[in-house]
Amino acid sequence: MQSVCKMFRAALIQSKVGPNRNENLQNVEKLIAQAKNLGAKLISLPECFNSPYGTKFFNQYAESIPNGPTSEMLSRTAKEYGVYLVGGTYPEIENSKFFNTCTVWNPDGKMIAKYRKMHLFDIDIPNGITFKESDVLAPGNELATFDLDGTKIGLGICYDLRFEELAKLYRLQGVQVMVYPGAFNMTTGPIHFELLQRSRALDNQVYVLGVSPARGQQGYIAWGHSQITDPWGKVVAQAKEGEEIIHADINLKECENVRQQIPIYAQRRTDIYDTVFKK
Ligand SMILES: NC(=O)CC(=O)C(=O)O
Repeated sequence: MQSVCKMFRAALIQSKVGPNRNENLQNVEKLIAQAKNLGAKLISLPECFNSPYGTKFFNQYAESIPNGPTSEMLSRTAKEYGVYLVGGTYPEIENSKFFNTCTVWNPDGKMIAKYRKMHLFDIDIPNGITFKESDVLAPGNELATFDLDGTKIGLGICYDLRFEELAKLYRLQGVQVMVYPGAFNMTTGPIHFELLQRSRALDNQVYVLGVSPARGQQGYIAWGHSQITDPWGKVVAQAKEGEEIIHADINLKECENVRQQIPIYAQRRTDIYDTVFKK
């Protein structure tokens, strides 16, 4: 009988990102070793951890997956440290199209999931931030999950956090943990990053792991504040703005407890919702 792991440690690496890809890769490799020393079995990197974040950079840094230098580093490092490694995101090229893509590597160094950002970050806040990923990127169209010793883990990227429907689809597939590499910014980050993660965790009774790059000085400035939220909506670990590793134990018993004690999934009135949505 397969034994199901009820608890494992997750570490989120809030790494500094600069313009030099090799330096970014070397830096995260060092940080992954430190996360392993903290006892982590699941380690995640942030969105755009190997390049600056911006529409002008996506094609410049894009690689094919899994053959490029970033995938090679992630595969080798996951194997060396015997961990499940969520490779944040990095720009991908396939058939002349660009994607913002997250890959996951198992302790044998094999790629076990690939997710392309589904909801592209197109917003326009006067005197705040204007960003249009869809000028360069194509959206992904598929959900992606992976299994960590019996725990089903789902993937989303940054702006995807705002879409409750996506998280719900994952929950309906039996996901217990969601990982969102995400670079929120200095306008939306302070009011939305923590709140959105707590909302998705509470709505869906899942752990939510949100992983930001460290705050830089120029270009797109990330908010930081990577966070681990439990299925009760409680923040159990949170970073500040600089380079930092945060970690927490993911206790699947908490998912079971909240789902049993507040059984909203069984109580949903899909008979009503379906009628309304179909109109
Ligand atoms: N960068 C993103 O994709 C999302 C973001 O910053 C926001 O939703 O705000």
